[in-house]
Order: sequence, then C-alpha cells, then structure tokens
Amino acid sequence: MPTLVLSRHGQSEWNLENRFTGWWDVNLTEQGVQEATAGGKALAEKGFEFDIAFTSVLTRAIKTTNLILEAGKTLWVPTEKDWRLNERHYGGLTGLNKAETAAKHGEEQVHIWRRSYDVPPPPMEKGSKFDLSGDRRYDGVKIPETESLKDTVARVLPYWEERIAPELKAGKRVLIGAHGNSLRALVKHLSKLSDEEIVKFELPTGQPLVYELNDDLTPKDRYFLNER
Ligand SMILES: O=C(O)[C@H](O)COP(=O)(O)O
Repeated sequence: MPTLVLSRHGQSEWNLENRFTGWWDVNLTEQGVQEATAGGKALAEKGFEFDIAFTSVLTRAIKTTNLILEAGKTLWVPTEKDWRLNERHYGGLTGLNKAETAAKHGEEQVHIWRRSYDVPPPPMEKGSKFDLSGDRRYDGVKIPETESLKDTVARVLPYWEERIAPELKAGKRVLIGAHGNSLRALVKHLSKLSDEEIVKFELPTGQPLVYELNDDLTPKDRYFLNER
C-alpha cells in the first residue's frame, strides 16, 4: 500500500511577520524549526519511513524536509528539489503585510486574492525588489508574474505525474515537504475536492498530512498525524 506524507514547512519569518511570501525565499523561525522537528519525531515514533523525498527550491521547505528526515535518522534519503513545488507566486503582493493590505484594499478583496480558486493577485511590477529574474535557481524557468491556485495546480500536477506518482506506483514511501498552496494542489487532485472545497482546506505549518493510497493512487485514508 503506497504511503505518502505531505508536510507544509514550519513557521517562516514572514509567516511570523504576516507578510505575503510566495516565491520569496525566507528562512524558518526557531518555532518553525521546532515544528518541523516535532513533525519528524512524531512520524518516526509512529513507524513512518521514507525511500524518497521531494521539496521545492525554497529554503523553508528544504529545511523542513531535512529536519523531518533528520528526526527519523534518515537524512541520507534521496531528495529532489523542484520549482514546481514552490508556493503559489504572490505577484505584486509579495512582501506586503497581510493586515495592512486588508486595511488598504478591504478584507473582502484580500480574501479573494488569498482564497479564490482562479483570481490571481495583481502582477509583480517590473524592477520590483522582489523580482526574481536573474535568480540562478530559475535558469530556464518562465517565472510567473502572479498565480492563482488554479495556475499553481497547472504546474504542480505535471510534476506529480512525471516524477512523484511513478515512485509511489513502484512501492516507494514518499515524503513531500512543500507549501500551503502547492500542497493544496495535490490534495485537490488526490481527494478530488471541488474548487470551492479546496480553498477552505487549511494546512497548518509543520503538521504532517498522511495519505494511505490504493495501488492506483486513489486515497484509502487521509489524516493529519496529530489527529490519530
Ligand atoms: O505565501 C504565503 O504568504 C503563505 O505561505 C501562504 O499564504 P496564504 O495563507 O495567503 O495562502
């Protein structure tokens, strides 16, 4: 029975500061390190082991994945990093404080930007200090100017089909350490959630979500580790 564990990264510096983050590369806070380690320890105590791990090209997710593996004394597990597991690109909102943006544009508008399925935030302005063109990790990648969750699903799913699903079908136990919205894309796909359902699905930082899958990768069971 293929097992898949998804974990959103632990608390990041900009989760703490309540700023829109997206593809901006911030570190974990001390609390974030503790959350990721606690998630990894809980997994190890319950007997979870991994054969392969996948993460994004962003520090907060890479470190979380490593901390989970380290807690299970399996830091050696092969880990693939790919931009397609990055957080949803937050466009022109990147770096702004979420509460200040709500005060300026209204709660309703900010809720639409954060939780509608197919309305993207305003695009990143050319020359903005958060512009990522020139960042070596994105060589050859067409960096989006902004993304809706629908756009995120459209780039996560081909990666799932191409790289992750074949490992599960081959019987590998898979860990994915990524982000709220790139993981929502996977949960939507696996659990067949509607556009309305997926935007209400919240993934707390550092809390492992377990999928027990049938051989055809349809879910048998899905649960947050701390709920069992
Ligand atoms: O990119 C961000 O700011 C967060 O990681 C996710 O933001 P959200 O809660 O607005 O989806």
